[in-house]
Amino acid sequence: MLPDVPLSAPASVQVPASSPQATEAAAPFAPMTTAPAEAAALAAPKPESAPVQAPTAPATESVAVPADLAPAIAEKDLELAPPSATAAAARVGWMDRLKSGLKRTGGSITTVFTGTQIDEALYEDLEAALLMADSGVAATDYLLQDLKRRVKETRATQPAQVKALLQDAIADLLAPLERPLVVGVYHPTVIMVAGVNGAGKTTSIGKLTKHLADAGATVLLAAADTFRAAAREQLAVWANRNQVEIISQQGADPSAVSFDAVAAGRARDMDVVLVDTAGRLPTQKHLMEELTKIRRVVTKADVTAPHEVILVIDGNTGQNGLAQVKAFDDSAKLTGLVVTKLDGTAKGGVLCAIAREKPVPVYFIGVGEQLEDLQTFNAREFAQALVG
Ligand SMILES: Nc1nc2c(ncn2[C@@H]2O[C@H](COP(=O)(O)OP(=O)(O)OP(=O)(O)O)[C@@H](O)[C@H]2O)c(=O)[nH]1
Repeated sequence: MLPDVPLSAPASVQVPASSPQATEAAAPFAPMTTAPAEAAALAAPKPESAPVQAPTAPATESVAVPADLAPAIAEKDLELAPPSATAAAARVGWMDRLKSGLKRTGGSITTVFTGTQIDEALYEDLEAALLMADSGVAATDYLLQDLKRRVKETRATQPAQVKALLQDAIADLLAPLERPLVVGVYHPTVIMVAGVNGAGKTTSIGKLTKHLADAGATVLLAAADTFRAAAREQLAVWANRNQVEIISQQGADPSAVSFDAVAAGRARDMDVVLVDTAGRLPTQKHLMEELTKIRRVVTKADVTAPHEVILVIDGNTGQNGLAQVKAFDDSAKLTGLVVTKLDGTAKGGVLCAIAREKPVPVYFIGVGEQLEDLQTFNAREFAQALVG
C-alpha cells in the first residue's frame, strides 16, 4: 500500500517541482565528468522500445522540503532550503518518533542502568541486552571493552554515568556510517536501488524523489522490476505525484530498461536517474547475478555510472540485514544503505553490527510510512534513541 504524501505540510520553503524556481535551481549542477569523445560515443538516442511516460497529474502539489534532509541529498549544487526554526522543530519531532520507534530495542538496554552499582553483573546484563538488540557478537564485545575503558578513564561511579558513556561509545562506533548522499557531481547522478522483497525500496525511492524534486532536481525513474506489474504501478504513482518522468516496460530485460533510462537521462539532461530494481534474496543466485548484470550494463550507458548503489534493508531483520549487506555488496558493490522500519523494531542494534563488520554509509533511516519518516542518519541521535 502506498503511504499518503502530505500535500500541505508546514513549509519552511514550498517549491512546486515544476515551477520556474525549481528549473533554475537545477541549473548549476556540475558538468558530467566523462571525457567528451567517450560521452559522444555513449550518448545513445532514446530507444524506440523505451516509452517515457510524461507526468499526467496537474502540477499543483507542493510539499515542504525538510531543511535538515535537503543538505544531505544535495550537498553543494542544489538550491537548499535555509535552516529555520520550523526545520529545527521538525527535527525534534523526528527524534521523538525515532525514540519511540526504537523503544523496543532500547527498553532492555535502559533497564541495565537502573541499579546502583557498576559491577560485573551490569556488564553481563548489558552484553545480553546488546545481543538481544541484534548488535552481534563482534560489535557487542567491542562496545563492552570500549565502555570499560571509558568508565576507567572518567572514573565513573554511577550507572547513569555509564549509560551516558555507552551512548558516546555507540555514537563513535556509528559515526563512520554518517555520510550524506551527494547529488550533482555527476550529471546525471545514477542511483541504483536494491534489496530483498518488501524491504521498502519503492517507498524509499518515492520519498527520495519527492525531496529531490522539491530541492529543484530533475529526476528520471527507471522501473527495472519489469516482471511485477504492481511494482511498476507503485513507482508510476510516485512519478506522477512528483511530476517526474519514468521509464517502464513490461516484461523487458531489467538491464535493458536500466540502460535506456541512463541513456535517456543523459540525452534529456536529467540531474538524477533512480533505478528501482526487483526485490531478491541473496540466496537466489540467478537474481543476484542479474543485479551484477544491471550494474555492468548501466556502466555501458555511462562509464562513470552507477554513482551510487543503495541497499534498502528492513531494520526488523536484525542480523539478517548484516548478511544482506555482505551479499549485495559482493554482487553490486554497495555505496550506501537505507534502513527502513526502525519503528517498533527490537533489533535496532544491527547498525552497530554493520558499523563493526561491514561499514557501509547509512544515507537514510525510516521510522514509518509517511514522507517525513525518511530522514538522514545521525549517529549521535541514533545512539541516544537506542540507549533510551
Ligand atoms: N512501518 C514502516 N513501514 C515501511 C517503512 N518503509 C516502507 N514501509 C512499508 O513497507 C511496505 C513495503 O514497501 P515497498 O516500498 O513496497 O517495498 P519494496 O522493497 O519496494 O518491495 P518489493 O517491490 O516487493 O520488493 C509498504 O507497505 C511500505 O509502506 C518504514 O520505515 N516503516
